[in-house]
Amino acid sequence: MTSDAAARQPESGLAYAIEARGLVKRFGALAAVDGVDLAVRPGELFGLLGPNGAGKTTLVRILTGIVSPTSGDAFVAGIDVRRDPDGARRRLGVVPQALTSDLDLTGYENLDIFARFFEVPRARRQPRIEELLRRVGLWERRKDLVKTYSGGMRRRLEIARGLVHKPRVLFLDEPTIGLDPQSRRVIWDLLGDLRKGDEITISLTTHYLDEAEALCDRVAIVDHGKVVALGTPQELKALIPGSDTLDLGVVGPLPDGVLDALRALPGARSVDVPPQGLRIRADGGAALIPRAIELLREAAVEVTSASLSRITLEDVFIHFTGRSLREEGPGKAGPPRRFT
Ligand SMILES: Nc1ncnc2c1ncn2[C@@H]1O[C@H](COP(=O)(O)OP(=O)(O)OP(=O)(O)O)[C@@H](O)[C@H]1O
Repeated sequence: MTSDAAARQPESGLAYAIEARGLVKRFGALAAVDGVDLAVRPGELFGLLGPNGAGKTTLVRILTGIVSPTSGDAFVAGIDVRRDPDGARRRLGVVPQALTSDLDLTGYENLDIFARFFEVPRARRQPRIEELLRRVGLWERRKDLVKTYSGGMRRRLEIARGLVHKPRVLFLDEPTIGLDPQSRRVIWDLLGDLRKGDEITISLTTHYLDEAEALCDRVAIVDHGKVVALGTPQELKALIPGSDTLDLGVVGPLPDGVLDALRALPGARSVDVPPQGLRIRADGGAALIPRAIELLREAAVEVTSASLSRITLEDVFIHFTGRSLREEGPGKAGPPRRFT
């Protein structure tokens, strides 16, 4: 067996839970996915970020076997999605953006239907459903019709549904869209817990950069069908020069030469004098604070305040795509897309 084949060996000793190799999907002249390579390790929570129309949904549809790529290969849990779509589907769970649970059935019945569909053996069905409903905090509401659930409860039910057959990889599409902050937090905690309990890999498509930052081990920023940046949130931020901003409140006029001396400090990229105080853009701003204060003290300049703001993932996103995610908003034109 070649090392490549071993890397994709299903289940045992899996090197990657999700792997994309040179994936391309064309719709006529448009390359919605334009040469994507990804390798997601087992147990990772991997974020897919990108503006509307960037190609995220198409990429996830290829990875989950819903559409075939024009070229390239996709593997989930070591299974070639194109060659063995049924095998891949048994190992992956999908939580679509559109809420698709049956409103006229109870929460329990919704999970039971899926458990039967995925041929969970009869003896394991009830304990599995109970375990999941308890995990998502819906066991007490299991006998209630889903139409009486709140949006957050429905979303939690659908996460449980995506897990009913114990998938190795869970694909979540905008799981907190439209939820209030408290319900979002509940989903975040749930995703955090999932990772502790099961050896599950999670792919999360989101428009919320704070969500990506809080949850994801690594993030791929997708634009025009390509991965334009990939790394941990920290790594991505470190790619932007002058990523920290140090604002210093100072009293009195600045003596000659002080600005040049500040600019010469290690890590300093620029020094400006806004209407009040000083603004230093720097790499490694925390280390710069004591040095800058010391330099100013020696120049007899009194420092009254110091605050450090770090670059956010939003800044990184704008750097790589030239757009703000919020400008575009989380909403989509047209009806929500369904995976199922
Ligand atoms: N079935 C299709 N036929 C033709 N074009 C398509 C089809 N599906 C997607 N596209 C186009 O491919 C591009 C990528 O779309 P996709 O839905 O993958 O982007 P996205 O990043 O998921 O966007 P959003 O955040 O809005 O969901 C878009 O220009 C879209 O119009």
